[in-house]
Amino acid sequence: MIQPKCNHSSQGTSCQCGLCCTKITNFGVSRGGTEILRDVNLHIHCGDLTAIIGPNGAGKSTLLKAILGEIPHTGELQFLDAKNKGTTKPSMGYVPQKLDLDSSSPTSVLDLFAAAHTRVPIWFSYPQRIRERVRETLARTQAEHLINKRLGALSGGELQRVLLALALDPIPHLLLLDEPVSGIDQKGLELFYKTVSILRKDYDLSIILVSHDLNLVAEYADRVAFVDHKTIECSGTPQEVFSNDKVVQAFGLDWSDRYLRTEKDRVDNALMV
Ligand SMILES: Nc1ncnc2c1ncn2[C@@H]1O[C@H](COP(=O)(O)OP(=O)(O)OP(=O)(O)O)[C@@H](O)[C@H]1O
Repeated sequence: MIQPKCNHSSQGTSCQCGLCCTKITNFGVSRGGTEILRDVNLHIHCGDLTAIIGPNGAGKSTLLKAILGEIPHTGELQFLDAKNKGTTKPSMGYVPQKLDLDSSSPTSVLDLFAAAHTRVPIWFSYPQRIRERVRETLARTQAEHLINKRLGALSGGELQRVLLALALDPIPHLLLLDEPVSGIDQKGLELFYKTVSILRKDYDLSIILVSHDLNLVAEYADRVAFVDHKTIECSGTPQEVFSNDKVVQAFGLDWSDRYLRTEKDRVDNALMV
């Protein structure tokens, strides 16, 4: 059985923060002389799925890229390690929103993993132990049957599952996911959220997911951060965030009302049992 990294509970405020978490402090990003993000502060607890929501162009993907170190930022990023009782830079896995692939390329899923983890040239045949390791890694995201498929022949959903498996090898402190906005249908998106949700429990992972699907966020996220006006306007449990006036204004009263009524029914039903 996989042992959790710390005693953290993912139930909102009961989390014992400081045991094992990632801290983003005073992040700021400017590109081409324009300020895109400022004063971003966020605590990502291990075992929690934190969804980043916000209007188009608010800076959600920029925040992920800054955390990754792909673009420069001000401020600090720290991982508080329960085991070593110290702070380090977190190790990170990343799944981008999209990948521009040459659909006619002969590169297979196995080639992709082998290129990431070995120095074996792709025109050599891979040792059995490499195949086994790749198959095991792909099994984490129910993608082992795709091992010999060409990357260009994968559907949007299949590619996401392959990239998710790649981001989990080795298991990182922090997993960053940019939800695809095209090339994946609703069923594929739901499967992606379900898989991510199971992984966070099994590996006690800290996950940041940039999302455009509020219904799936409401169903699967432990915490939500709302990005607008260049910063995090509010964060908390889905219930706290979806009842916040700024969020209601951004996404419309109808949606928020419907969510809060469904949530109230769910809690009432649970209390009656
Ligand atoms: N390389 C760049 N140079 C200058 N401005 C940029 C650059 N990349 C992004 N931006 C600007 O930064 C802002 C935030 O973009 P970003 O892609 O992070 O938003 P987003 O919230 O992820 O949007 P969406 O929901 O549409 O994916 C936008 O106004 C965008 O035009």
